[in-house]
Amino acid sequence: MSVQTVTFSDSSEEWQIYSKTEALVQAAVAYILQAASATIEARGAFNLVLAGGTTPIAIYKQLAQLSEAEAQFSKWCLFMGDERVYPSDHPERNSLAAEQAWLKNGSVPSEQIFFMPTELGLEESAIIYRDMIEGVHFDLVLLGMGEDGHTASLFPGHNRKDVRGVISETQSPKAPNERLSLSYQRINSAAKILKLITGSAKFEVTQLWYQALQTGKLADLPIAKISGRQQTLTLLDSKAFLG
Ligand SMILES: O=C(O)[C@H](O)[C@@H](O)[C@H](O)[C@H](O)COP(=O)(O)O
Repeated sequence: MSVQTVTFSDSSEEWQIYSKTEALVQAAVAYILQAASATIEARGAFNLVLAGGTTPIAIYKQLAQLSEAEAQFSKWCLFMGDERVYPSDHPERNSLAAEQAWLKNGSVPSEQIFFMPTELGLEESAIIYRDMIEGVHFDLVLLGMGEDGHTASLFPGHNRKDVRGVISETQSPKAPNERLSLSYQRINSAAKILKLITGSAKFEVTQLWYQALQTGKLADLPIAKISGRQQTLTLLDSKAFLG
């Protein structure tokens, strides 16, 4: 497996660039399992925040192959970083993708899965989810990135950095208009962040972000404004990094 590690002098971010997307997926699964095992060892449970997008689906499919002995899924609690306001069986729901790729196998007990109930509408689901995650410590947050540098449903130019819990987005530039998202503050309160960036469509924005990091600046992109308390790791495939 060919992997290149990049660190930056003025940032605690670490980037790992994989020549093949499949290798990135394997590395992400290994990282998640390692975080789960260390956290379960330390405090008996593991709180993981899932993401939408295609890269996480490949990861969920790998997790679905693992046994309780390998992963201790009975100690995992799952949350969602953002959700689109659609009925629960809509094909564009992040929760449906996670269920189909992984959770329908029942490895994580259903009472330990805390997804955003956006089928109830934006306002009500925001109230419910804010309460649901109140006081919850996130051990690891998975995040993808859109071609405009958005992550979760935090979009460029929608400055909501003062919000503590969840953000109700009503003017998403990407369908649907209405989305619910963990806020910057809530994501940044997590111990660890794993950013997953794949595909050549991400090249331009990745370059902007990379050049800013290299010159000690913070790019004006949502993905660049996210960092975990303990660790922020970004996995990229060579298509995203090199075009
Ligand atoms: O709701 C969204 O806008 C997407 O879920 C988005 O946040 C996603 O994470 C990125 O577009 C990366 O997607 P890929 O993993 O498919 O590159």
